[in-house]
Amino acid sequence: MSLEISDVSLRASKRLLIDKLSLSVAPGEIASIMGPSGCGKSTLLAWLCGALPEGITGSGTVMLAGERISDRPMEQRGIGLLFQDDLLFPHMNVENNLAFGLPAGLSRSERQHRIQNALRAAQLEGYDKHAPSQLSGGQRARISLMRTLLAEPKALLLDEPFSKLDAHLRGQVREFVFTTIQQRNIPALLVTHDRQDCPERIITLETNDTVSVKND
Ligand SMILES: Nc1ncnc2c1ncn2[C@@H]1O[C@H](COP(=O)(O)OP(=O)(O)OP(=O)(O)O)[C@@H](O)[C@H]1O
Repeated sequence: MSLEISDVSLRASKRLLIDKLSLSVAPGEIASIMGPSGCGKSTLLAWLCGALPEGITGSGTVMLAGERISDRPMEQRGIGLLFQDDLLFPHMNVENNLAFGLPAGLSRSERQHRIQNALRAAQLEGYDKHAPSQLSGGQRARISLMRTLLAEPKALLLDEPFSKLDAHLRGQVREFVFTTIQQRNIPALLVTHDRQDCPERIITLETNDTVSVKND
């Protein structure tokens, strides 16, 4: 179930942000994307999900688990997202926040079963009825990841998911997220400014239209 990106070019008006980038991410691999502010990291993730903002154009092909997904609408791509803000609904308890990630059409007992499994995986059994405001930043980050994974994405895109956590939590959450991705065996692309976040391969985007792929 690998993620294969071929010949991606992205333009903002007349400016070329990314020029024919190709890369492949293996199942369970976390490839990091680094580069200066404004070079197009978040735009690349937006393009991969099929959610380019107005004013940006893109071309290229994305294959996920052997299927071409670049022509599909966003909700049919099978891609999960995690951001620096946890985006949990503050007025919903943890259980309902998790339920929001579930696919449609499951029986009540199957929904409960999956939610309990997610709580166990997040090491937060018994927190079903808590409000997000009653959780620590690290606990919220773990619930956010689980909510994303409950939709059973075939790939995960992470846009600076640890940047708002303090140093102590950051290491713990990072380890939790990386271990979970490896256990699920799905490919992941991680945008970050922090080299310490990068577990494996680093893809460096540069502003002068060049892209280099390094193995650190
Ligand atoms: N809707 C838009 N229309 C035109 N230009 C845009 C639009 N959205 C972003 N841009 C430009 O595209 C470029 C890339 O933005 P992007 O957010 O992808 O950069 P980034 O590498 O993620 O930066 P940072 O590290 O600061 O988050 C920037 O120069 C930005 O001004």
